[in-house]
Amino acid sequence: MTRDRLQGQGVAELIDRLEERVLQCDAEGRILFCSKSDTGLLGYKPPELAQRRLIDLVHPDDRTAFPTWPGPGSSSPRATLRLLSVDGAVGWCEVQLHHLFDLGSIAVVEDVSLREQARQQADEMLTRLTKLAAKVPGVLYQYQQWPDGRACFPFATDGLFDVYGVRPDQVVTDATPVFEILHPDDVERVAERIQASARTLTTWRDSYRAIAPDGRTVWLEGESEPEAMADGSVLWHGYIREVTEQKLASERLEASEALYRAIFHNVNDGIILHRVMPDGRPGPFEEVNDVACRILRYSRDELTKLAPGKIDDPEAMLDIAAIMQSLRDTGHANFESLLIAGDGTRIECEVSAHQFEYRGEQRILSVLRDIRERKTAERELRQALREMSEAQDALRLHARVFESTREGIIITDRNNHILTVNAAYSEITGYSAREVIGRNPSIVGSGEVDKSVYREMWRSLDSEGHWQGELLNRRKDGSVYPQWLSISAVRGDGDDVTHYIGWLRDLTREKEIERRIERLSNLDSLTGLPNRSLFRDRLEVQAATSGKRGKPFSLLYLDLDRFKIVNDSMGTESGDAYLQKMAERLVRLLRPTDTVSRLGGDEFALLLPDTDAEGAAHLAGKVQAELNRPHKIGDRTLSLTVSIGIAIYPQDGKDYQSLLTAADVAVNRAKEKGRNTSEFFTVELQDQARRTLQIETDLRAAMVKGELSLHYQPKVDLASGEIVGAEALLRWQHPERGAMSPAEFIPVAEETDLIVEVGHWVLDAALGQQVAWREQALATLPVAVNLSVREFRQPDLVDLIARKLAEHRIDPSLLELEITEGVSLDDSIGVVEVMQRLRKLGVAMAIDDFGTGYSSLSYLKRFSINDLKIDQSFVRALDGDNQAIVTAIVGVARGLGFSTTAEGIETAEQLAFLKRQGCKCGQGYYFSRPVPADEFAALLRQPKAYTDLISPV
Ligand SMILES: Nc1nc2c(ncn2[C@@H]2O[C@@H]3COP(=O)(O)O[C@H]4[C@@H](O)[C@H](n5cnc6c(=O)[nH]c(N)nc65)O[C@@H]4COP(=O)(O)O[C@H]3[C@H]2O)c(=O)[nH]1
Repeated sequence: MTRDRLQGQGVAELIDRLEERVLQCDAEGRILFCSKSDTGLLGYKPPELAQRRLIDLVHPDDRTAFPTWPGPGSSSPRATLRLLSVDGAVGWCEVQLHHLFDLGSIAVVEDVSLREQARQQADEMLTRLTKLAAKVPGVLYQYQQWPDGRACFPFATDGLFDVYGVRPDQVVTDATPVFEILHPDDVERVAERIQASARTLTTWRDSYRAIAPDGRTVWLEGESEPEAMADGSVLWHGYIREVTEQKLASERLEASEALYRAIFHNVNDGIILHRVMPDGRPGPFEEVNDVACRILRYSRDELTKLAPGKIDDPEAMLDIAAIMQSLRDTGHANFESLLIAGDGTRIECEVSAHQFEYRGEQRILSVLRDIRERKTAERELRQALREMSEAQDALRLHARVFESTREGIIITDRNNHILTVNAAYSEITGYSAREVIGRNPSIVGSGEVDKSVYREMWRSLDSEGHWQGELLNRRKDGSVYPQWLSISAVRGDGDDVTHYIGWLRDLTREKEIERRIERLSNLDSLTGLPNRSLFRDRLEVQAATSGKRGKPFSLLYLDLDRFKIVNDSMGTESGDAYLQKMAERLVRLLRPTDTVSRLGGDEFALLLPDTDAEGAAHLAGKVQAELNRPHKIGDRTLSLTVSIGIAIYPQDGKDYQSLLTAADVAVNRAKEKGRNTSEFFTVELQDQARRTLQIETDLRAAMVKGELSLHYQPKVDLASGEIVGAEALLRWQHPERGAMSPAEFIPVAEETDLIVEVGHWVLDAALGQQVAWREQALATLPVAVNLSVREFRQPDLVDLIARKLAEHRIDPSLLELEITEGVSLDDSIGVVEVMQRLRKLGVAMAIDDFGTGYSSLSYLKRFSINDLKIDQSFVRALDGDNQAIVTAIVGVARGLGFSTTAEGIETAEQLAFLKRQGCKCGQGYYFSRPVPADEFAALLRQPKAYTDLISPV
């Protein structure tokens, strides 16, 4: 036995002491000897092991790992194998095979079950840890760094690949691949930190960027504990993980926080965060934003020391309980409040409060909005709305007025484009609003209005902002109509014209009515010509126009000569027809722009625009020629002449009154000059007219002042030379002008009622003188008194005469009234009847100036007269014709039973002729001029004074 050999050499005991089992095997590996004979191997007693191959004791799964038996003198590597124990259990053993020359093959088997178990446990642990580590996000590692700069990762979990894209085995000896992928901006810092950690042996902690294999920049975060190693190196144990998401999340969070902070402080609204107190009341402010500070005018520090109750204005009378209740129930409450700011200002705020739980406590986030501007705006808006509503009411009213007014309204823009028109406008013009909007108002122009009118219109609109006047416009149907237009310029804030508003009224109907009224009131009913009043208007309009244009115009005053004869001889109807005919002729003769007017009676007036003296004279000639043409009335043909007075504007007068007076003065002059002529008004005529006026004035005074007196001219019986009567002739001793002839002032007095007063004075004077003569016991002779037309026309003439005679107690037969032939021809006053009544009274009547009028004999016959007084014009120039006339008058008078008195006898020849003709009486200078009463009394005292003058004849 080998054991024996081992023992024999004293080795066996030594072997037995070894912990390991020493087995001697034969060349086939069969066990020959086993140490530890008491315990054996794996529960096998040494004898049980004999002849067993060692490999057969190896767990079948490990047999391949069983080393090959070595050659002489060599050893196999150690192999750790599982061996099967006698009871089938597995035990771990470390097996090394040797070949010890003489001893042959020796196997040293060490029971490493415990160790292996421990190792296995450690491996399992490691496996578990590795698995766990694999589960841990990131990488667990060991990093070792030597002072000479070498570095490696002795250990790293597979996560290294995930983190750096580098496998652990790539960096076991050199850490460079890991550092190569660090972000260039961070690599230096990372290295510095590692160095610092190495120096101080303090925990390395860092976060940094790396470039991932896919090119992404990733954030890594690591922490590891350094450990100084015996060889001078430092070994770190730690982890690294990717925190890109977290980093980004944190960045996002930071950004979001910054954003929210910015929003918190920069929102337009104030934000206040505060607690809810345990008793349910709002607690002090915890956080406020800048806007809240601005609104409430407190600093952040001041505000965060306050609570809501400190800034609420009690006047707002907030129902805090209700607000808190709403917050509790619904989580929010919106209300308006009045807050007192730090500087005492009252601030109207809108508050939107939200209640929420934060970290176990109820908090309120109140959002305040300063609504003062809004409130002011609201108030203003309300006011504006009110005003707008009122304005709308007004507008509606205006619109109603606009549409319902009967006046056309047209509104244009500043460029005179029509913006709108009302219904009345359409009705008047015939154009619908659609047809005229955008167009110029001139579309209704008739073209019949002088351009100067429009020029004046725009001038007035520009300077005064208003114009009104009459225009002729044209309707859509082409008809032209008169329209009254009133335009106002509307100015905007900048004083520029923004619109024009025109009100227009159709004057068609008014014009018609006007024309009718005018016809009635302004036209002469007989001839249809403008009457005096219209003539006056036209003249004044003409004066205004001519005044502006500096042009003359003429006024012709026409008086038909002796028209009375037509009336008297043919009746008023014929007279009217004659006047109508004359009117027609005048109208035909004149231009349409001229005006022919009948002023009354047989007086016409012509207004000739733009006509100077030359034109007026020319026209006067045409008028005379035209009116002189014979005109047939009934079976008679008449031809009357006309006297014309001409006045020229402006030299003869500038208004109606002065021009008409001038023309009147001129026509009187024409008549004085013998009629059938025209006369211009002259300064002399004017002077004469003035004189006339002066006479009139002075004559009134003269009666009062005793400047009047009567002279008496004896009336002589041509047969006997006796004074048979006297003619009272008025004398006026004017204080400045001396003795004035009645021929001068009587006609003036006749133009007015002054002659009536004068007549009264004369009657009183003449009758009074008779009384005086009577009292002087002089012969009582009839006195003849002249009566003018007006005096004769007095309605109470007969009563007046009777009264005067009675007053003076004069016998009516002692009064003779002389009326001119003209008076006797005026039948309108009932001459015959008045004469009869006077005759009945006992007063004698004489016709003065006989022969100058147109008395028809049949007419004369009806008169109750005593005497015909032959006009002195026939006596003065006793040529053949006049002798014949005188003879005829005397003959007629005799035939009709009247006596005759010749006036103006100045010579014995005249006297002789008259006597021969049988003229009864005579007056004249031949016998005596009219003399004062006392001189006449002297004549009465010499009854034979004229006998001598008579007898030689
Ligand atoms: N050349 C000339 N003239 C003679 C002669 N004899 C008399 N006369 C004038 O002839 C006029 C006669 O009066 P008459 O024809 O009635 O005309 C009168 C009469 O119409 C009017 N008149 C005079 N007195 C009165 C009056 O009291 N009442 C009215 N109504 N008229 C009066 O005034 C006229 C003028 O009166 P007188 O100037 O007094 O002028 C008087 C008288 O002075 C003569 O031989 N030769």
